[in-house]
Amino acid sequence: MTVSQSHGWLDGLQEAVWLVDETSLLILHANATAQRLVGLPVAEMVGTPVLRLASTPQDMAFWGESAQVVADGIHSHTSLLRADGTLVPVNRQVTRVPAEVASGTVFMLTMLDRSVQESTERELETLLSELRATLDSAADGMLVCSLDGRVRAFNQRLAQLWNIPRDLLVRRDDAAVYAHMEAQVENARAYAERLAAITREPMQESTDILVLRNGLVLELRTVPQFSQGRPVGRVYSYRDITRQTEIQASLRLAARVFESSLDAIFIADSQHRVLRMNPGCERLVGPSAKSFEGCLAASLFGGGSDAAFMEQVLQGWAKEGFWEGELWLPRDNGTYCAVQLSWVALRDDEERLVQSIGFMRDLTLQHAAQKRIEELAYSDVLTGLPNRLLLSQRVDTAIQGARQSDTGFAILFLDLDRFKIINDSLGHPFGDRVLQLVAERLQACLRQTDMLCRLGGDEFVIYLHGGDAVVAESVARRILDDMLKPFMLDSMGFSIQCSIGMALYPQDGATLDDLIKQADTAMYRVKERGRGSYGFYQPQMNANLLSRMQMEHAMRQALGLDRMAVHYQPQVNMATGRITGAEALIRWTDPEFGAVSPGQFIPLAEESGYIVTLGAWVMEQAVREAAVWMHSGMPIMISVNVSALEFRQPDFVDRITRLLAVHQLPPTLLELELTETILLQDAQEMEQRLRVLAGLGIGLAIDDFGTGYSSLAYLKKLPIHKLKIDQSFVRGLPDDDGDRAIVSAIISMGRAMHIEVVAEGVETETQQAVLLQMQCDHYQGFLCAPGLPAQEFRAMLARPLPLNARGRRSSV
Ligand SMILES: Nc1nc2c(ncn2[C@@H]2O[C@@H]3COP(=O)(O)O[C@H]4[C@@H](O)[C@H](n5cnc6c(=O)[nH]c(N)nc65)O[C@@H]4COP(=O)(O)O[C@H]3[C@H]2O)c(=O)[nH]1
Repeated sequence: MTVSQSHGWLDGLQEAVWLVDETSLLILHANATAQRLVGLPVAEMVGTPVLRLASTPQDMAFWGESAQVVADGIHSHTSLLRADGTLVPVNRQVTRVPAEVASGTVFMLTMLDRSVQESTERELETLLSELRATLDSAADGMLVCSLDGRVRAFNQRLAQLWNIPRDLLVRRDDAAVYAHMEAQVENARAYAERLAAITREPMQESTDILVLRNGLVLELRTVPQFSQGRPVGRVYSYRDITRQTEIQASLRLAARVFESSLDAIFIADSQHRVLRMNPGCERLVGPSAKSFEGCLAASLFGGGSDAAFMEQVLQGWAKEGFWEGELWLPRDNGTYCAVQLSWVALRDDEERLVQSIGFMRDLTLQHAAQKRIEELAYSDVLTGLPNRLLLSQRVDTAIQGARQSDTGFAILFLDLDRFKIINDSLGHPFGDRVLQLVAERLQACLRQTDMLCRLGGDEFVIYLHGGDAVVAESVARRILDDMLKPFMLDSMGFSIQCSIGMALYPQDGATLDDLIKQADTAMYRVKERGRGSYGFYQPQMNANLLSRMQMEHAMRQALGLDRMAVHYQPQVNMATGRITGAEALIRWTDPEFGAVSPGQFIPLAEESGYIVTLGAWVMEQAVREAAVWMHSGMPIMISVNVSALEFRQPDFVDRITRLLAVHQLPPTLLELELTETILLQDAQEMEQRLRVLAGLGIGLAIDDFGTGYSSLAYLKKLPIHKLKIDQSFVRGLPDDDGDRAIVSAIISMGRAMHIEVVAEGVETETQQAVLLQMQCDHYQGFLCAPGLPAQEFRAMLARPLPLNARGRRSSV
């Protein structure tokens, strides 16, 4: 029996089978499966050494071993060399055929083709590694756990997101991994509780947001994992939504800003149509604002079809990315509101316009503030009149125009006469209101084309448009007339006189400064001549102004240089001819100016305030001199002039009281001569001061009576002892009927009110006689004596009274 004949049953096997002779290692038999596997007919295989079909070094080595080793058998994977030279993976088993089955020692080599199995395994491996790679390349961190929580799989992203150390992963210590993860979460406790809850519900799907300590925000999604329809575990996926959260937060913030912005904001699409408007738009425009949505944004400004406007905006966007400008925005209530529009273009990465945002800011308040600033810059706060700056702009324009048209204009400089006295005696607030009234009245005298400006204090400048000398003069007259009409303030009536100087362009100056200077000079000239009038600038006037300034300087030096003196002019009793008193009169003799009249320098001193020093000095001289008279047995009254500013000094009464005490002069021998202006004040304080002085026994006389505006009723209220009739009325006696009437009325009034009357400036015996007839109490004048130096006056006092003349001192 051949081996093949006796082993035909082997052909039915799935495995390829070779029977191999132990000694020769020749193939004794091969079954049909081996024929298919090797690709050789059985007949060709039989007798072939088994090594011919071995392909690997291991096989060579195996068959080279002793028969005993081979007989022990082997079960291994190897490759078989096919007839076509290719290798087939096989599962090989070698066993010794039991002796009862085969004669001689035979090995049975069975080989099962593993090609299909190996290729399936390879595919599986590939699939697995692909899955692995997919997991690792996932954007989310993945964690797969069994139902009992054991970690079955995770990806690199998980380790990255949770910052899981490498060694922890390698260790595969699940508890440590979980602990690490828990420690990363900001609210670890809540996280742990949540995980426990999820684990308790194997079928549940859920989404949670986790905030890690390092600032990451993760979205945790977890779903059950099924195998054959049954839950076998759970998949956790962690997505980094930090950026997304930030974006959402900033979007929410932007929305809040949009909604709550005080500015009006609109968003337009690429076609410039309004997409959205914030509540600020409604506040600005009114309820109709919403109706603009869908319309061209430019139509908000009434310019929907205004291509030029949009063209400008587009140019701005192209150049700078935004357009900015002021526009008028029509509102629902029919008004227009100025707005500052900042319109910004929004572009995508390709620089295409996607949207635009317009910010509108209401400029109403800003405009009002601006207007106010301009008003303040160009106007006088007290009167609201233009100030010098505005006037200079106006005059500059006029000068330019005048050069071309060969025309001119006039500048008037106006100063209120004795305004300082109003201020000093009635107080600054009162003075300010007077200035306001004056401004109104002056304005009413001018045309629209003229300009009235207040320079400061009581100085005004008027620009007369196209005005020549004739026009300037007529305006000046009108002003003077108008100003004389009584003013009413706090139920007090008064009139104001002013002096006006005039300069003409171009003959008197080429600039406003020059013209003002010349008009000012002209005004001073008017004042020097007696105020209340007007005059044109004449070139020699500047010299006068200079001498005025020099005079003021010299006056201030004079006291210290002993150039001032006090003279005394007697006051005589009309009936007895006795000297009953004397008026102290200041005298100044200057080496340069000669004897300067008080009428010249007292107003200067009053304007500059120096009168306080001067007056105090005169008062001291006078009181000292009166004390000398008294102590030498001739106690007569000393009368001292007091200016308004002196009288207003807070320490005035104290100073006089001290002076009287120092020189031991009884108050009854001192008389203060006050002008009507001082008395005109209704300020309680001044009235109070008069009462204190009168209470001390000091006499109070009203100087220059008849020239002011004091009302009789008012005078009655005050403790006045004496009225001094102004010499301008005495001068006209006895011939001027008007003067006679006035003098007579004053004397009668004095008698009726028990106030003594003194006539001033009596120069002739006729005047004296008339006054005596009128029953005037006293007189003062050259008829008796002018103001005399102290020594001369003392000598005169000492002379006995001649008997021949009643009421007249014939010795003088
Ligand atoms: N034509 C003429 N004039 C006569 C005659 N009798 C007196 N006079 C002048 O008339 C002025 C009288 O003084 P007043 O009315 O108080 O007017 C004074 C007074 O208001 C002021 N004054 C003089 N001294 C002082 C002073 O010490 N203090 C103050 N505040 N003012 C003074 O200056 C003014 C002028 O003073 P004076 O030039 O000294 O002028 C004095 C005096 O010299 C006369 O018969 N004919």
